[in-house]
Amino acid sequence: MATTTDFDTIAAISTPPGEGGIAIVRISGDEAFEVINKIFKGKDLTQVPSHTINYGHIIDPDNGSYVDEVMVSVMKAPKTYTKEDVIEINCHGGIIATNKILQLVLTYGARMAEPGEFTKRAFLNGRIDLSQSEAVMDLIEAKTDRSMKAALNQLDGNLSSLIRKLRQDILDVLANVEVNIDYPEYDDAEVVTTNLLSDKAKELSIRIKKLLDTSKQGKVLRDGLATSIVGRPNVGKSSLLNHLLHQDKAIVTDVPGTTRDVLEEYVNVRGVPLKLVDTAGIRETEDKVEKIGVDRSRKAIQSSDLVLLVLNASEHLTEEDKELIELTKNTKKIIILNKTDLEQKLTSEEIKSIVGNDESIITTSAIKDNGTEKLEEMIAHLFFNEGIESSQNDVMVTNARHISLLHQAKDALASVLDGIDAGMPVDLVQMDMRRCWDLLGEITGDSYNGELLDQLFSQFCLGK
Ligand SMILES: Nc1nc2c(c(=O)[nH]1)N(C=O)[C@@H](CNc1ccc(C(=O)N[C@@H](CCC(=O)O)C(=O)O)cc1)CN2
Ligand SMILES: Nc1nc2c(ncn2[C@@H]2O[C@H](COP(=O)(O)OP(=O)(O)OP(=O)(O)O)[C@@H](O)[C@H]2O)c(=O)[nH]1
Ligand SMILES: [Mg+2]
Repeated sequence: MATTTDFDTIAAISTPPGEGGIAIVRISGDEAFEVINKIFKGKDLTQVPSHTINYGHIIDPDNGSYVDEVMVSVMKAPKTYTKEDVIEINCHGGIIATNKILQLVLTYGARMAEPGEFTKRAFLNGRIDLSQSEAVMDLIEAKTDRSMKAALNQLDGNLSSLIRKLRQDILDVLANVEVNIDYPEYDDAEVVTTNLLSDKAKELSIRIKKLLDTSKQGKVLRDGLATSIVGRPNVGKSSLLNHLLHQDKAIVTDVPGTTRDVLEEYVNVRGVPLKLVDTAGIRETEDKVEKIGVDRSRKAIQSSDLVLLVLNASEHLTEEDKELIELTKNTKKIIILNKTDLEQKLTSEEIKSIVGNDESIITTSAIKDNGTEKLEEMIAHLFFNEGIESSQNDVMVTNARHISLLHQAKDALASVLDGIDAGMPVDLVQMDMRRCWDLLGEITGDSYNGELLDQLFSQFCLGK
């Protein structure tokens, strides 16, 4: 692994682009002090104590002119975000001044940071592991309080320590097996060894399964629950979306076919982050634009975790409604009988007789704002009745990469057991155990490759 001294000095604007009260230009690396000394007029920053903020001016050394009045935070290695020398220039949050300062920093010795590169250094320099780095990003992108808690928990290293413990246990058993092979105490060393491996494989498998059990809810917390609102034209889909958003985002008219495109919004429903998709009403149509929308709706259903199927209670069930019920047969859904303020021609009982008693059905009036509370409750209940409250402080697996690695690790353990059953030689069985160890190591980044790092960190914000 590269040491800190091999890294050049990087810089970026760490605050969002645009005008703001204050903006921060961040510098990290061996030459951070050299760079700032060339462009800062005030105290000698190499002489001030670490973790202080210092008043002064940024000047353009070319002509000595003032660029901005600033506060400069000084953080000396190794107790910093990157474990390198870190300088943060807090300047006035205008676009021109901020960019001018970044330009000066780049001219006088730093290079532009790549997205996520500060956090990548925190990882490469050993302050945090890979799953903690990923948690930094999750924290920034968190959509509800609960998502944030899950990310913070991961940033604290709680997932990491569970994974480390698993890996240590694997190493222990492998070491034990090694000893038994090299210095068999008994004649039946082979049996003792396979028993050891098989007991451990079973036990580890249970622990990994427990982690995976949290992943369904965990993934929803991190990525949002893909939810699409479907129904034939004019039943009130967009009205419902607006209610859930508590704002008028989608266009609502009495013209069937108003929504032409798919509209996507995040909404926090009692702690469940929904990625809500309003679709064009599904019906066969000759209109070209609308036809594309209809195809998209079909696709939306296929890629949804949850479908809100809206029906018009003031009309009898149509062929199109029946087709939609059929189309969403195997999807988790809530059937919404809307327009209950009008004279009712369609009842919950009638729907039940078609879809069965197990489906969730509610009645609403989007126009009178009746029933949205009930709907929110139902959505929260559907996904969090399995005890998320109690697991909140526990470890939760939220990340698709981690989930996939845990599945592979569990498969490796299954191979250990299969191998033993099939009477395979211990050294072959051992390899599967070792593979499990490697796979778990990819979660924490104890084993990683450059490609994975590039791919992960490139998704980060600039300046993070
Ligand atoms: N101005 C500013 N605000 C910020 C950050 C930052 O880098 N700069 N952070 C960046 O994302 C977050 C805070 N996270 C941080 C995490 C670790 C360390 C750090 O220096 N850790 C050292 C020393 C800790 C100590 O003094 O005890 C360490 O762990 O060794 C700093 C910030 C949010 N706010
Ligand atoms: N009476 C009554 N009218 C409603 C209700 N919900 C929606 N509407 C009206 O029905 C019409 C259609 O509503 P939209 O929300 O645009 O329906 P949509 O399903 O999005 O329609 P498309 O985008 O065309 O598929 C509008 O005039 C709404 O005001 C309701 O509960 N009761
Ligand atoms: Mg609409």
